[in-house]
Amino acid sequence: MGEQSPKAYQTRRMTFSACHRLHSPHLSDEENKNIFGKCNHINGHGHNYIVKVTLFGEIDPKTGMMMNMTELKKNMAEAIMKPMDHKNLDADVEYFKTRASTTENLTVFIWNQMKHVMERPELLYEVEVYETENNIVSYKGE
Ligand SMILES: Nc1nc2c(c(=O)[nH]1)N=C([C@H](O)[C@H](O)COP(=O)(O)OP(=O)(O)OP(=O)(O)O)CN2
Ligand SMILES: [Zn+2]
Repeated sequence: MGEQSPKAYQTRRMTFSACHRLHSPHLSDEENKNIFGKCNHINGHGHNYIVKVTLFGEIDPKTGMMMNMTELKKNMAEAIMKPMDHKNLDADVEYFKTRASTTENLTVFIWNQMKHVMERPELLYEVEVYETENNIVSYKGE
């Protein structure tokens, strides 16, 4: 039986800018105000989001790669930059018309987008989103 290739984690980081307002269509205006406070302000506010996408899998013994980083960059541009960079998340992204644009929901949205564009979606291990340098959410598809 042949030897199993070593497994590794591979991460690519990118940033995008977007504006949003925390507001849930499932809550009344008063509930939204009480729960989200300043982040519910009608004028919204912006973030320079940092996203880290991590893959986990075998290193191909012939290429020395799990996945070409250049390909991963293209996938992330398609899945993340295209729908969200310099956009109003609540108005421009269909997904956030029915749910609040929290970092939690953003992480799940990015996970789903990546699964859709990747040639080998089984490699996707984790998506991390930094809304600010202090507010970070990660998701592993659970
Ligand atoms: N569970 C969550 N809580 C909050 C979220 C979220 O996505 N998930 N988001 C926000 C706001 O969008 C807000 O922009 C962040 O607010 P805040 O923590 O007050 O951050 P600051 O702008 O003060 O910047 P820091 O550098 O993080 O202090 C609120 N809550
Ligand atoms: Zn915010």
